[in-house]
Amino acid sequence: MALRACGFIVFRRLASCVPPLDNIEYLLLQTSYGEHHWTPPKGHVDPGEDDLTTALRETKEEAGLGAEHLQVINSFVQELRYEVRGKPKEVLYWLAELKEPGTAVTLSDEHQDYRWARLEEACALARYKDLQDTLRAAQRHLEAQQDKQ
Ligand SMILES: Nc1nc2c(ncn2[C@@H]2O[C@H](COP(=O)(O)OP(=O)(O)OP(=O)(O)OP(=O)(O)OC[C@H]3O[C@@H](n4cnc5c(=O)[nH]c(N)nc54)[C@H](O)[C@@H]3O)[C@@H](O)[C@H]2O)c(=O)[nH]1
Repeated sequence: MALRACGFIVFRRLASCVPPLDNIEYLLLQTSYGEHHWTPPKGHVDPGEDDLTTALRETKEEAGLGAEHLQVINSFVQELRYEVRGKPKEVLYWLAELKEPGTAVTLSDEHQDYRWARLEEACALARYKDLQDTLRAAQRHLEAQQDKQ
């Protein structure tokens, strides 16, 4: 059975930037172990835990951001599948907006740094094509939502 992890692509909108879609920044965390890779907050599903609960728990543990800080975008979820040390892994990412853009991020011992990054910088940090595609899909989703308004 595949290892399963869940998390949130957390984004914030900065009020002062134009054009409007250039004001979106994504939160990426850098691990303090291994290759020091960058991903959105996420982690392994505990036995008996449902996926969304895992995503919320890990985002709280790894970034200090709880459900009270986040507006979950219900219409977006992406599944990534890749191998870790020869074993299949599935990662589900939901999308959530940080309600107050100035809210502080608090890291756990698992991470050594974080960045709020616009799409292209976020894709450069997230070296994996599947994660880059997911970030681009999130941006497209937000653009489509904005076009409807
Ligand atoms: N000392 C040490 N300890 C580790 C290590 N490893 C884990 N720990 C411990 O585990 C705990 C974490 O527990 P959780 O927070 O619950 O789990 P996750 O959040 O799921 O975190 P992981 O790091 O396990 O899993 P990934 O992020 O998935 O990285 C695994 C590998 O997959 C590649 N990779 C990453 N992202 C993508 C992607 O989007 N696309 C593609 N294609 N590939 C990707 C990349 O090559 C990477 O090396 C830590 O506290 C440590 O105790 C390690 O190497 N050394």
